[in-house]
Amino acid sequence: MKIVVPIMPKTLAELATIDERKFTAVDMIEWRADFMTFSELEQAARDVKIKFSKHEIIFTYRTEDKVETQISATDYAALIERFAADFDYIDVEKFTFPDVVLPENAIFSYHDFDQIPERLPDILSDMIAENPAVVKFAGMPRDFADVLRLMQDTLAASEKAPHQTFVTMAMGKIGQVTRLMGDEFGSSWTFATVEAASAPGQLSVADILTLTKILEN
Ligand SMILES: O=C1C[C@@](O)(C(=O)O)C[C@@H](O)[C@@H]1O
Repeated sequence: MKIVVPIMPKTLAELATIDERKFTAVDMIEWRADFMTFSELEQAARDVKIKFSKHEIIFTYRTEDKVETQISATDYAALIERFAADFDYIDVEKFTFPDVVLPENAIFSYHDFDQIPERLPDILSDMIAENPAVVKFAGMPRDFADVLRLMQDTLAASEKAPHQTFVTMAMGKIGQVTRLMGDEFGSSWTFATVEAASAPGQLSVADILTLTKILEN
């Protein structure tokens, strides 16, 4: 399981203060560009790539979780087109913006902040059908049965589509097991924290490393 750590700087100055030495044990950086103003994105993209030149980097502009970042379909498509080739992966909210053409390195990304939907198997199938580099789903479980269902549905999807990379997680405290046991149920990356969390239930990188080591033995 690869460890991905989100960074969420609000300004160029804040980006400059991030200490990249804290990220040595991390496989991938997710730059959450949605915390910054549009006018700073060009410069920030250059700075992020210099600062994390040794890491794979995901470009993410998240609109699903806050009203302030809900942008027009045209602006969103322009953003994806502008930044796709500059980063190793680019997060695309294809269900929200169905007209966006998925770049080769697209993470087809979908969040449900209320539930783990009953129709998750169909959702995963619809995502696989678009042939993205990565299928990513994050949902909010209401009980542990929901967490088990997410793991089971991911396992079934990964067995049906063995060449597809999946990243799935149940958010919140009861979902934390999904952030540790991805290898067992077909999820290839785990999102973890070095400083601030970008979603509820994320564990620290140090905890992930300790706990996955224990679980492996
Ligand atoms: O999609 C995801 C997963 C995530 O929501 C999580 O639950 O860890 C964190 C986000 O930063 C990332 O874009």
